[in-house]
This record gives sequence, C-alpha cells and structure tokens, in this order.
Amino acid sequence: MTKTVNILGATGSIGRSALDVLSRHRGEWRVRAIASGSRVRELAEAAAACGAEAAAVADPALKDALAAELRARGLATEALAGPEALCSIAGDRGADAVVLAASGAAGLPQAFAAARAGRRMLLANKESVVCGGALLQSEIRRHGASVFPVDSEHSAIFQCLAAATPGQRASAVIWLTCSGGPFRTRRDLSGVTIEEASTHPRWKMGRKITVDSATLMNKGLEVIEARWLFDIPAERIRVVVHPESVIHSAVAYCDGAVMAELGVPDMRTPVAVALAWPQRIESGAQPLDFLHLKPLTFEAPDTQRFPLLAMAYEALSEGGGAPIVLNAANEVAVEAFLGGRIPFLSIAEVCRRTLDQVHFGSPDSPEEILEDDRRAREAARGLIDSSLR
Ligand SMILES: NC(=O)C1=CN([C@@H]2O[C@H](COP(=O)(O)OP(=O)(O)OC[C@H]3O[C@@H](n4cnc5c(N)ncnc54)[C@H](OP(=O)(O)O)[C@@H]3O)[C@@H](O)[C@H]2O)C=CC1
Ligand SMILES: CC(=O)[C@@H](O)[C@H](O)COP(=O)(O)O
Ligand SMILES: [Mn+2]
Repeated sequence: MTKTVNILGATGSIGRSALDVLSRHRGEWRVRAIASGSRVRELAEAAAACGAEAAAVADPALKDALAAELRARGLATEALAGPEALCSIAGDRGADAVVLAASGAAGLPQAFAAARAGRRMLLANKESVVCGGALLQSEIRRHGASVFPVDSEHSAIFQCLAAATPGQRASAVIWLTCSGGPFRTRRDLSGVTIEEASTHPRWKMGRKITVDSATLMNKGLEVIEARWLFDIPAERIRVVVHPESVIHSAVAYCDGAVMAELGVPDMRTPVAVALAWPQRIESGAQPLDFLHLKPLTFEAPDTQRFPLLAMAYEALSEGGGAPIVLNAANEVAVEAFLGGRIPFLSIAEVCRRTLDQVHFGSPDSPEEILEDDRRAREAARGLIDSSLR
C-alpha cells in the first residue's frame, strides 16, 4: 500500500534531498503536504514536481502569493499559511511520516506538534532537539512518537546502536565525527569572509548550518542533540575531527568493539535510512569504493580557535535554559555575520557574552522555550547593537 509523507522545509537542502529520494519510490510513497518559510515560487515548483495535495508557508502574509504561484502552474494544491498551518502539517495523523527539516529554532513548534500527534518523525532540525531538551523527549515517549534522525552523525549512531541492548548502551561511548570545516588548518580567523564561511569542504547544505560548521557550533549542537536523542550523558560523547567525512560517526562498546557507519557524503543516505528503517531502499547516493578511498585521517578538535564546541558542552552541563540561550545567540550572531554586520570571530563572542548574561531554569512547555528563545535573542541583538555603536 502507498504510504504518505509530509515535508517541513521542503525547499531547503534537506527537503530537496528528501524529495529526490521519494521521487525514486513513487509506487511506495506519496507526498501529501509540503511547507517552507517564505519562498513561495520554490514551494510551488516543489508542489508541481511531487504532486503535493497541500502547500504551506510560515509567513501568513504570503498565502495569496502562494495560491497565485500554485494556480499559475495549473495545480489543485491547497495553499495554507502561518505557523499553525505548519504545525497541522507536522502533526497530520493522515500522514505516515513527517520530515522535520526547517532551519533553526523556528522548527521547534513543528517538532512538538509531530511528537504530540505520535508521528514517525524524520528529524533533521537539530535546533528543536537542542532547545526541546528533556521536554521534547518526554513528549515523544508519552505520545508514542518515533524518531529517526536525519542528521548524518545521528543517523550513523542510530544504526550503530540498533542492535545494542540497554546494558550495552549504558557504557557505550559515542564518537561524533567532525569535518573540521573550511578553517581547520587556518591559524588567523580574523579576516574570514562570508563566502569563505559559506563554503563547506564536504557537504552542500543551507547557509546557516554551513556557517555553524565553520565555527564548529554545528558539532556543539550535535553533541547536545546526541545527548537527548540517545539518552547518553555528555561525558560519553566525544568529538573527533575527520576531514574526509567518510566515517559519519561511531559507537565504542565496553569490549573494545567499535561500530561505525561509512559512506560517501550524501544526505540522501540518512534520509533513506529514516524513511525506510528497518528496511533499506535506494537513495541515489554513490556506493563507497574502498579500493579508491584516500587515507582516512583523525585529529583532536581545536577548542581554542573554535570555542563554540566547548561552549556547547558547558551549556549542557549548566542545564536549565542554557542550551536554548546558546542556540538563540548563535542564530542571531550567524544572521548578523551573514548580513555583514559583525566579523566571523564575533559569532563566538556574542554567544559567550549572551550565555554569561542570560540564565533561565528548565522550561515546562514549548511556549516557555519560545519565550526564553525570544529573550535570549533580544539580549544577543542588544550586545551586537552596542558593539556597533
Ligand atoms: N543541509 C544538510 O545537509 C543538513 C541539515 N541539517 C539540519 O536540517 C535543518 C535544515 O537545514 P537545511 O536544509 O540545510 O536548511 P536550508 O536553509 O537549506 O532550508 C531551510 C528550510 O526551512 C524553511 N524555513 C525557513 N523558515 C521557516 C519557518 N519559520 N518554518 C518552517 N520552515 C521554514 C526554508 O524555507 P524557505 O526556502 O521558504 O526559506 C527551507 O525550506 C537544519 O536544522 C540543519 O541543521 C542537519 C544535517 C545536515
Ligand atoms: C551533513 C551533516 O550532517 C552536517 O551536519 C555535517 O556533519 C556538517 O559537517 P561538520 O559540522 O562536521 O563540518
Ligand atoms: Mn551533521
């Protein structure tokens, strides 16, 4: 029987990878609804390509523009708009799975909606896991939702942990691999340009996550993401720089065995794993050829040049609202960097100062998380504005 899927963030890098994988399995999967932030033309084009029944933009003011784009393509796709429409798509009980691939904390309400509706969650939006923390995980458990990580490292860990018993997990150590980003070997980061920070050495991704990879904040977010997705404490999550990005992460067991997942860097693989698990389906990714592999290398991360990785561990250890504050400050700082308002090195500086200045207890609801997020953003923006004066 054909299964149905909804995709949040359908116009983005992950969304397009998901649509590509799905296009290879039209007999088994049908796209029911898709959503994006504000790019209505791209969303209508995606609707035309995948035949979605409904399409939604986050910006409520763009509903008519979206409807016009859909009409212009002769589509009967229903046009929806606003944050509630996106949450309805995320929590749609008529869909067999939902891809959560919006960028940033904007994806948090959608993750809670999917969790509360007990959905099969194909989860790429790491910021919702970072900000949602224990609360999101408890909602997932309470409502019987299931999470299939799409982030490449977490997909690898998920696969490496698949056969582990609770006892084996209890002492397992996670090795999160990290490409090192574009500045792995660059000593002086003071003159980094927007273009340099927006070019990843291995992966083609959205702008925000690409800059996060350049600061190593992406790895910091992924440490926090791993802590919650796999219920493993930070002390047993280690980061190793592996510039070739062939090993996507590994799990070390107490008997010395290390399970790793390898492959060419192509996000269609983790999307296909999440979509089909426990089956395996064609993703379109090239096979890995061991006979033509260059040497695989490893080194320790440099937390002096890349302080955001250490800051993420610190936020985890502080607990409460600290991960929300760090994530919010980072989103504001990356946006300011991409807008040419602050230099690259100020991203970490803004995060450091916001983390020192803003403290919240553990939130009790998604609304409280969003309020903490809002207040942390305000503080980070204040710091940026005062530094520019
Ligand atoms: N790209 C990758 O390879 C990987 C990405 N991830 C994670 O996946 C998520 C998506 O990343 P990526 O695809 O690179 O990002 P992109 O910037 O390429 O795409 C972001 C998507 O989110 C949509 N969007 C923007 N604002 C909102 C909103 N308020 N509500 C709903 N959707 C919105 C965008 O719509 P619009 O086009 O209209 O702006 C777009 O479809 C991030 O959390 C990232 O960390 C994780 C691992 C790898
Ligand atoms: C593809 C993916 O999952 C990204 O998160 C990727 O890992 C970024 O690479 P680095 O953060 O290791 O540079
Ligand atoms: Mn990743």
